[in-house]
Amino acid sequence: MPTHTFVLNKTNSIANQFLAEMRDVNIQQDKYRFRKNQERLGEILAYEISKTLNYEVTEVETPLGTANINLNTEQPVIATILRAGLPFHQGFLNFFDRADAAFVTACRKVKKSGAFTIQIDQISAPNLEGKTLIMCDTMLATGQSIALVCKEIIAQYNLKALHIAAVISSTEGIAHVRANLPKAQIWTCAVDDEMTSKAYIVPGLGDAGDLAFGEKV
Ligand SMILES: O=P(O)(O)OC[C@H]1O[C@H](OP(=O)(O)OP(=O)(O)O)[C@H](O)[C@@H]1O
Ligand SMILES: O=c1cc[nH]c(=O)[nH]1
Repeated sequence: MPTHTFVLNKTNSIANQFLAEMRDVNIQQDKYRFRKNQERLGEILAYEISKTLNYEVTEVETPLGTANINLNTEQPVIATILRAGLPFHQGFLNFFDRADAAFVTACRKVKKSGAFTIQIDQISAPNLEGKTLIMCDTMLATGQSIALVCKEIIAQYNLKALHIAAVISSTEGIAHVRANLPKAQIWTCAVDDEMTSKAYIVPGLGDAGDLAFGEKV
């Protein structure tokens, strides 16, 4: 199946307001609002991804009769890479309320030349065999972190499906994920075309981890 990319802001909705506030250099200084907006966008993408899962008609007894409702038969596992993606991840957990969660510790190791590699320190996950995995992270910049982490997971487990979710993606990051994870479906709120020489997305929103949790030393 070719990689599918869903871009939320191709359709106008209230989500544009949440994203605008995250990008706005003044409003984003309010850490609580910055995290809350990430969480709300996580909820909205969770809703969109939920449309791709399996459903079965189920009888629900009301006080007055029986309603036949199509209910989701599977709970995906929701993963994130520490630390920027934590509030976005919480948004997914708010909607997939019985889902298990996975956490990855990874960071960029920058060389003197400015080039960097990704170092994965830890993957804390439940058994992912046969599971649908939603890997969410705020920024899909070069795409190297998410691609490396997902490749490591795919080497260990036979996933049923893989969804990559990001608040803001770069065009380059999407291309990198498509090339390295051809079966993954990508879900993002916006796509920006440029990146700085340090691989920060432009216009992007700046440093997502620092804005949510304070400047990292
Ligand atoms: O697509 P890539 O080029 O791999 O970059 C994306 C990574 O950068 C951000 O983390 P950041 O480095 O800001 O770390 P932090 O979450 O610890 O602040 C983001 O949360 C991703 O994990
Ligand atoms: O634009 C970017 C890229 C990586 N990490 C961030 O926090 N922002």
